[in-house]
Amino acid sequence: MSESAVSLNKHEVERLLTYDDLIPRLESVMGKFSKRGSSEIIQPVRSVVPIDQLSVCKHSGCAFLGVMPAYLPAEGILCTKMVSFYQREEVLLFHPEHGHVTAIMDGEAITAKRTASSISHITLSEVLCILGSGQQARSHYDVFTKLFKFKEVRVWNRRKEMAQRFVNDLQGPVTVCSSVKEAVIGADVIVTATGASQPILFGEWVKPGAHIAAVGTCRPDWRELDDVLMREAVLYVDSREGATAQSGDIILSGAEVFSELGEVINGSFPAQREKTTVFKSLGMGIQDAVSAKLVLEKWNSEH
Ligand SMILES: NC(=O)C1=CN([C@@H]2O[C@H](COP(=O)(O)OP(=O)(O)OC[C@H]3O[C@@H](n4cnc5c(N)ncnc54)[C@H](O)[C@@H]3O)[C@@H](O)[C@H]2O)C=CC1
Ligand SMILES: O=C(O)C1=NCCCC1
Repeated sequence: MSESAVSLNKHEVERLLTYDDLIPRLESVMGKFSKRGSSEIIQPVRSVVPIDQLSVCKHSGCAFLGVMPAYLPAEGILCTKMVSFYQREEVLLFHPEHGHVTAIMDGEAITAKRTASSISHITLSEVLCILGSGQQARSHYDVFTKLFKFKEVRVWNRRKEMAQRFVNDLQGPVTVCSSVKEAVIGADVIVTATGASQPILFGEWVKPGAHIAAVGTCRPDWRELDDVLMREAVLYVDSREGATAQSGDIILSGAEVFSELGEVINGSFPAQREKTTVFKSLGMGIQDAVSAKLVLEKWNSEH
């Protein structure tokens, strides 16, 4: 007899999922994932159905239905995230033995927090630059400024008033920049978290030795970064299979992947912090799965 599923909204998920719990959990699962061949972690590449009919999507080509399953038998986790039109997201946890749904939770807070928590490539730095001012921009601002003391933070958005609104919501000082170039010149850490489909960040503007967290553009024909940057930087990804199948920045530039972040975490590849590095993240089902498990455990401990 299955119990009824727990249903958690965005506010609840946000409250229950803390970065202090999440970051070590994500590092551990990404390190294990990158060892491959382990029956401990089963995660196919995200399945994507593009929705490009104008009658369905006002912005042709922007919408898709994505399914991100993951199975971690040793941890009793069977999970899938569904990313639907306009990035509405739900995460479902299943009972791994009986198959019924044990929890349905809002996926937005999980996606925002787990994506921003891949911080192994970031080092002590002075200037942080964020391109974009949406959810991912905000979660990256929160984690990066929580973990590192920047002397200066800059933000750029294609609509300046949105960047200003983003800044008005924050406690610390942030400069709103009028152009990408102005925002990135001299920056040590650059987060690209936009919905751009053409390059907005050009290698010629990037300070040698800078670290780029390239979060946006998750389709094979979309770009945020130009060829110069993609080919000259040392390139890290979350999953080689996902990145080489779905990242336009990688496919269209022909850039070579140096290693997965998990391979840096588990010590098989170096971080090369002295060089210019790009971490191209596409997002992984295992990140959602361990996040959802943490949320459910916290909720269970309160009830
Ligand atoms: N790597 C990962 O795991 C994840 C990646 N993403 C991607 O990150 C990006 C941002 O996602 P959210 O913050 O959730 O979205 P959002 O809708 O909250 O914010 C999107 C931001 O991109 C800007 N933007 C949209 N079109 C643009 C364009 N053509 N040129 C420049 N800026 C543009 C908007 O002004 C806004 O600041 C998206 O590309 C999304 O697909 C989202 C979730 C997870
Ligand atoms: O990992 C995710 O979740 C997503 N990645 C790319 C864009 C949509 C959501």
